[in-house]
Amino acid sequence: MGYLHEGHLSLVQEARRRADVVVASIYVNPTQFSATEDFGVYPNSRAEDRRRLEEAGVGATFEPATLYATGRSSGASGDHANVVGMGAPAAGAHETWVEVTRLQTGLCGGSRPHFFRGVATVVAKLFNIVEPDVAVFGRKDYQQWRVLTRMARDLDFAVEVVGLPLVREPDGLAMSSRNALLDSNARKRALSISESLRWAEEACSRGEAPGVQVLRQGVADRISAAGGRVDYVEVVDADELVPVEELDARPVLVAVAAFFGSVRLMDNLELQGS
Ligand SMILES: Nc1ncnc2c1ncn2[C@@H]1O[C@H](COP(=O)(O)OP(=O)(O)OP(=O)(O)O)[C@@H](O)[C@H]1O
Ligand SMILES: CC(C)(CO)[C@@H](O)C(=O)[O-]
Ligand code: BAL
Repeated sequence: MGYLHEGHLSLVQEARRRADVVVASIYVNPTQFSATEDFGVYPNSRAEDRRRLEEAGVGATFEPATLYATGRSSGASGDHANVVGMGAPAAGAHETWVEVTRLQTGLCGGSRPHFFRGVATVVAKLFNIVEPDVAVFGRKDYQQWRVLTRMARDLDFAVEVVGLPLVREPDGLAMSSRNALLDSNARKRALSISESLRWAEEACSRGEAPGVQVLRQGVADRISAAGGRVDYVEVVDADELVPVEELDARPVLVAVAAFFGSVRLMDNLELQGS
């Protein structure tokens, strides 16, 4: 979605290792935002993004003005209200959606019920247009990676979906384009997210075997104490994303989303199991 950082460039590097030609899309997809979310203020640095992608060896960028037909009765092309498509579509407007029905519920799908339908639909369109052999995503957006992997399998897309590790700032904050929307005070307070996950990791690695509830509450309390508004803290099976009751040999994900001011940030911790 642009406003590139080192997390994005790690995807480019891996794509270059795996393919002769790398295509990067830059597109802020309106259908994954609700009318009250930050579509209108999503950070943008298009010229700088192109420069960094070229320097990183990307062969082409794909930067569509819009990917959705808006229909006869709609306003300007690409108008958000006309394409988000939660209500009845206007005649001639886009009306086809991809849903990954179980994996898209819970975690981000709980608080953003429109989100994965928009993501799965736009990525299906990108796959059809670009026809990649390999598509590289980040595990910062862990559920998104799982949803898109399942979509590619279920709809027989001839593409290998790869998920790469989360890249952090030197102080631990998960890299995200939305970090640019934080003021310096919120930026400091937002560090509580990664610090709380480090606490959880250390508690597990010391063999304290904290219960799942203790882990969730400990993470949530640390974020709240720093002034964050917790959207969710969940401990889920790393493959199917269903909540686990206890920590055992199964790999699990501790997944977090929290608001600092109006900025929603995500982070997660992958635990390999005992
Ligand atoms: N810190 C990160 N580490 C690894 N991959 C990342 C990171 N941040 C983003 N990505 C990946 O980059 C791809 C494009 O993501 P996107 O453009 O939404 O960036 P973003 O920084 O996650 O933005 P946002 O602030 O909206 O979450 C996705 O596959 C995403 O998972
Ligand atoms: C997968 C994606 C490109 C769909 O718009 C977006 O959600 C993102 O950048 O993570
Ligand atoms: N990578 C997250 C995209 C979004 O929040 O819309």
